[in-house]
Amino acid sequence: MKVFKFGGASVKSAEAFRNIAHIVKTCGGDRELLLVVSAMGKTTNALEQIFDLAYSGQSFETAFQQCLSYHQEITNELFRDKTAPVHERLEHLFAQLRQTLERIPSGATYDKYYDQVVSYGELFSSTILHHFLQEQGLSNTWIDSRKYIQTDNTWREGKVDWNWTERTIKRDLTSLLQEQLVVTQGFLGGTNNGFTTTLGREGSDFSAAIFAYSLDAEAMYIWKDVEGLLNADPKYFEDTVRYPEISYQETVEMAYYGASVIHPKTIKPLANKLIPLYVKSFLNPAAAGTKICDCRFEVIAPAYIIKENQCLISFSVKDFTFISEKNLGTIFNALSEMRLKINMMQNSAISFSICTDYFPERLERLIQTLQDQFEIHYNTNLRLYTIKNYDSQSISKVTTGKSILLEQRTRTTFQAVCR
Ligand SMILES: Nc1ncnc2c1ncn2[C@@H]1O[C@H](COP(=O)(O)OP(=O)(O)O)[C@@H](O)[C@H]1O
Ligand SMILES: N[C@@H](CC(=O)OP(=O)(O)O)C(=O)O
Repeated sequence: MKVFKFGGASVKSAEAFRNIAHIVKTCGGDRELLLVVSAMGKTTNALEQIFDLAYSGQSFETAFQQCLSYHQEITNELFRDKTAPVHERLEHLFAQLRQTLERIPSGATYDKYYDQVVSYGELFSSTILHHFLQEQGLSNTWIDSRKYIQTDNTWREGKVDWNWTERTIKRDLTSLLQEQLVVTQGFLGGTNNGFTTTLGREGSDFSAAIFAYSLDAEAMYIWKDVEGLLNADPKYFEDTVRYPEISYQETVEMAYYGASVIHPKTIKPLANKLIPLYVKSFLNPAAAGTKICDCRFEVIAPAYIIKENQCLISFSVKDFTFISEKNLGTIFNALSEMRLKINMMQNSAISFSICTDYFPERLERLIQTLQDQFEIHYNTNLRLYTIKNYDSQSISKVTTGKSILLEQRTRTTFQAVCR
């Protein structure tokens, strides 16, 4: 069997849904297929805004109506029959969402209720896809991924219980897949007491990998608006090169450094079972794309990765003693508690610098926790550039004309935090 994952761009319009049906028909092979789908277009961002308004006690009506209209317009275009069951189903889901928003208790844990709300994006899209494929003669079962991917209650980044998840998916889906297509949601998991969790923004690739791993898939495909895995994001660079084939290791590093085309957690489960991952273009499904597998390459074009919205924080000891392992331990513990991930770090005699994604509220709490022990300074609005397999030409390509705040290089990787 195979797993196909369709992201937000693959379901952003009625036309895009029709294209999925075309891809399933033409590339689905013997159709032992599990389809994992993300929320439509930018719905997750819209739901984040709606949730913020509701959580802070403000009216969410206008944003809610916009989100509803967007889904209804596409559904109306796909299903001319006003009595088609999809319309009622969608209405019901939006009514449930409204109820969830209206019943956020005061003092509720932000992240927990975020998950209960933002998860609706994938419920909407997968419901529409299920009904649409059905109408196209592609018989399929809709399943609720929250009942298959079990996580702990680390809200917004649920940690997967792999044994339970693999066992349950294998037990319930293996024979079902022999009968028909299965449609499910990316990004979502569930706790053992019935709460929804999410797996981290852009986590649908990871969901697909969890299903592929659990079902010992022969391959997983992620359908994107690019021709494959490129050596740079074409939104930032011209003259990009497609990698026809690339190793799990190179890919996991690119994803780790921020190549947003693949969620960083996607590769490990696939590599563990040597399941090849194909990055393919939904605009040109017949084209080769990129195969990510257990292969080795001697020379590979430099890969450029940009991470936006970075924050550079420096911690200095206050009494001119050196930064010790104990100091570092204190800083690392606080970072882990605030769920701030280090994208780059550098140590000097009396100060320690880190580059992280900028989360104002988490940074504020970090400063409050550590300000008695350290002098803390930070800069925001920065970009982290990473070049894998760099040479002098590639370095000048990204750094010329920029002010570099922190720079580091290993034998294979160059990184610079720039303004
Ligand atoms: N190295 C890269 N190769 C290809 N695309 C990349 C790369 N780095 C970043 N991207 C960006 O990733 C986008 C596709 O990923 P994404 O937006 O997450 O898709 P989806 O949400 O539809 O799954 C592309 O449009 C491209 O701008
Ligand atoms: N919809 C979620 C999960 C996801 O993976 O989306 P996409 O496949 O469109 O990146 C998000 O936007 O974070």
